[in-house]
Amino acid sequence: MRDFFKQYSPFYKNYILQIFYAFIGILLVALATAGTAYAIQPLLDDIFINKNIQMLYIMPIIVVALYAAKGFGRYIQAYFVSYIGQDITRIVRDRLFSHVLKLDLQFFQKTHSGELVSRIVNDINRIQSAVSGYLAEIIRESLTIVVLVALVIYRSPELAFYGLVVLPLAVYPLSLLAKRMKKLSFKSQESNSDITSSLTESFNNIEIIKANNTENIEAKKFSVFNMIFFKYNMKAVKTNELTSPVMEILGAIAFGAVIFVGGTHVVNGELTTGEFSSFIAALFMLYTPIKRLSTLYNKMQDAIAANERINSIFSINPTIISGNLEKIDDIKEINFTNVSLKYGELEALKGINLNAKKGEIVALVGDSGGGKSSLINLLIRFYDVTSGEIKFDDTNIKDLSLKTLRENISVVTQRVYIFNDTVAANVAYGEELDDIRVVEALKKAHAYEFILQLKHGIHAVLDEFGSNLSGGQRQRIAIARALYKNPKILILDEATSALDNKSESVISEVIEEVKKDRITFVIAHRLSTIKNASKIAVFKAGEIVDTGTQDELLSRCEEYQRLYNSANI
Ligand SMILES: Nc1ncnc2c1ncn2[C@@H]1O[C@H](COP(=O)(O)OP(=O)(O)OP(=O)(O)O)[C@@H](O)[C@H]1O
Repeated sequence: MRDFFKQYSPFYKNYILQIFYAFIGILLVALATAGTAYAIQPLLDDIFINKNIQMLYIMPIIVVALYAAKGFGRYIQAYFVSYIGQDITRIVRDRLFSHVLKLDLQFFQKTHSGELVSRIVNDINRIQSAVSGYLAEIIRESLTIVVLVALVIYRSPELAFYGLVVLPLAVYPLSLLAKRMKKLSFKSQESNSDITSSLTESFNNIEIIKANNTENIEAKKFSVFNMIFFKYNMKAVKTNELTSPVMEILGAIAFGAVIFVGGTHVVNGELTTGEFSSFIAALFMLYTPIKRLSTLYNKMQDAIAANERINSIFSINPTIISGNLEKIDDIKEINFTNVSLKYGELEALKGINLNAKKGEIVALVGDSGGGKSSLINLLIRFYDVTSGEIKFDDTNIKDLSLKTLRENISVVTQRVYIFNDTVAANVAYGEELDDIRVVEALKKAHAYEFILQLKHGIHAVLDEFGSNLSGGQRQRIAIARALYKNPKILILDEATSALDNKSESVISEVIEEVKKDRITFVIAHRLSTIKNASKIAVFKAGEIVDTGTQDELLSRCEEYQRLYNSANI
């Protein structure tokens, strides 16, 4: 718990004013609570026993004032404490999301998106109460305890001993319960992640689920996760709710002892009824904050478990480190020299040597799993070479900042990402929006004609999956987006695979038209897409077995002949 507050303590200095107001609220509540217990003595002794008429008028006013102070204190405390908690969680959530976005692509391939959503949404919510609400309650209850203990001792030190002796006895069972709570909280949070993961997976694959009639299977899979979550939560409830009876039974034992000893003193005339009642009231009031403190301690375990899960993500650092070069004026050629790449144990690329010049279209072909996309992954630095180097002219790509590197590369993949925004915003994604440049890019991508047919032209809003467009149209928007950046390197990774022959030939035309100012890489299974390539690299099991023009390869490369023949069957 100490580590938890140590981690969040730097935040508190931004909330000095809010803390001050909250503290005033806490103080009011603690003092008014003790004041209520104190008031019982004059109430009984002065009014009921000594029949003091003046006190009969004063006491009701005092009682109302005490409760008003308590109510007001609670209100300002609740408001300012919530403010602090909400604001800290907002900041931590922003930080966590920014941190996660900067992590390697590999991290996202290994971690389920649902799990990340769960950490960023649910786990951070769990720390919200802990950083402020629980802390304030801990302070308020502790303060109330201190004031009430002082009152109890002041009333009768001897009775105070009997009343308070059980407190240390409660520590052991309560700490056992807290330990169990932390374990259960961790499990419950993990199973909450499983639920979110299962949901995101189902919604992302809804078409496949429906097409295969697997709604019931998916619902059953989900209900298993849901049941586990339910069970952990119920176990947590069982543990948490044990705290109250434990405290109550111990409290009752102390209370019994106090009645016996205190009652004897009252009977012997050593203690007035008022004093004894005030003592009992303070003792009773004391058990509420003590019980609350122990429940709070349990609740804190949930927050601590969530925080450990959050910290485990904060502690992951990207391995793809940005270089320092912020500018690259021109790229005349790219050289891959002896490049190898391993994904764990799997050697995806071995001893790759390849040269690509400005104005060239370099095609990468080969069987599935040959390593074509891996080569592109290296160029964009989604992964780093295991050995060898990739250079733009004389510059190793690792020396460029990631921002500069990626600003100069556009990738068009088979899967087109359309955002629920206007055509213009989709084309200018990530760049400053300029309508004239948007139109230019759309024209270059042979997409302007059909965009003009839309009701609001480039300001027409596309839906998230671009489902109001055909596959070929979506792909041309993706190419327009790629060209909007005016990249020095253009990559088309299976960009035409899902298209019909007509759309494919339009896109081949586009590539031909825009090639002169850049280096273009095209990965295609359909060899018709790359017939005009300046150079074709033939991949097989992570190696380039030959490089040449279509005619050269057809005359000398067996692997290419095989690919060519199988493509033309
Ligand atoms: N992120 C990854 N983690 C682990 N292994 C990977 C990863 N990406 C690819 N691989 C493996 O590396 C090998 C090369 O894959 P790659 O995607 O580069 O082939 P490809 O030639 O582009 O195939 P395709 O034509 O099917 O897209 C394959 O065996 C693949 O399973």
